[in-house]
Amino acid sequence: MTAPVLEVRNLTRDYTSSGGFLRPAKVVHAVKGVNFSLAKGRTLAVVGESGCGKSTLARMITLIDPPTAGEILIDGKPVDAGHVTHDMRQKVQIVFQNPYGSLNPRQKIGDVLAEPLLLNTKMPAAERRERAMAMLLKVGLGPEHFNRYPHMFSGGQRQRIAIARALMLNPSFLVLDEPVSALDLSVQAQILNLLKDLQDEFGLTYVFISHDLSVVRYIADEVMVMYFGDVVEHGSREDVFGNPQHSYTKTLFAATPKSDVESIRARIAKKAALAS
Ligand SMILES: Nc1ncnc2c1ncn2[C@@H]1O[C@H](COP(=O)(O)OP(=O)(O)OP(=O)(O)O)[C@@H](O)[C@H]1O
Repeated sequence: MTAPVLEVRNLTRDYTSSGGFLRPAKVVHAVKGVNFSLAKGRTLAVVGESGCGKSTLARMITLIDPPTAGEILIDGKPVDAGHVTHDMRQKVQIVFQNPYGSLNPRQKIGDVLAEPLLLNTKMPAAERRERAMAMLLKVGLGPEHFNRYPHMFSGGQRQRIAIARALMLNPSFLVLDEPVSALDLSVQAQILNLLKDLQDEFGLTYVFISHDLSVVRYIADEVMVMYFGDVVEHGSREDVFGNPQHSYTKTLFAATPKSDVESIRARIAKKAALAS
């Protein structure tokens, strides 16, 4: 049996604020003993209100922040949090809500895409260029975009560039941290559609962090609901949406009226169909 692409065991992260005069140090239990495993080609959505620990979880599984306790296994191999190897780091990529901040304004998009290959492989320049161009086309941009600068693109196009760059080194999985939250609904649909197409073509594995239930319902295979650092529910999309068990999940869903979810979902699906 193949190992899950990503497995976390008892993953925990505490933050300690330094105290002050008459103010004791305070510990925030941001993520409390989370367990899950994710098979290749699947999408796990992590949902919950602001402050529930989604970003902290994302930072741990992208190996940006070490856990306070617990274990992360990528492709069946345990990560040594105190000594994350270069190879291990390459296996995980993250796409943020607003990719503009991470794009060098003076770097042409072709170079943005080729850079991971330049930094991490001994590939000749001509091949790097060829791969960058191929990826540009895969994410729905054209050859004419290769020599343009980041400011010349729309928000949706920049998100395509961020996805393309994240895929240049064939990562084991992608963490998508609110990747469509800053986009218009029609553009959201195009990006979600693109993510689905890339997943089908390359067997990609996604951890999709979102507070938007309509988006989650559209993209996820599995849904994990977090509440104050705990996972209170984890199951298939059908089970979690169709028959939520935990009172918090029910409250969360009730806060977004079903008719809204359905109508937003229908609009996303329609736009996605038009965009394809
Ligand atoms: N660097 C930090 N130092 C101290 N506390 C932190 C730090 N980062 C996060 N926290 C706390 O940990 C808890 C979880 O925060 P986190 O950002 O992971 O939640 P979130 O669900 O991603 O929220 P949001 O959607 O608003 O980003 C919160 O109580 C937050 O205040």
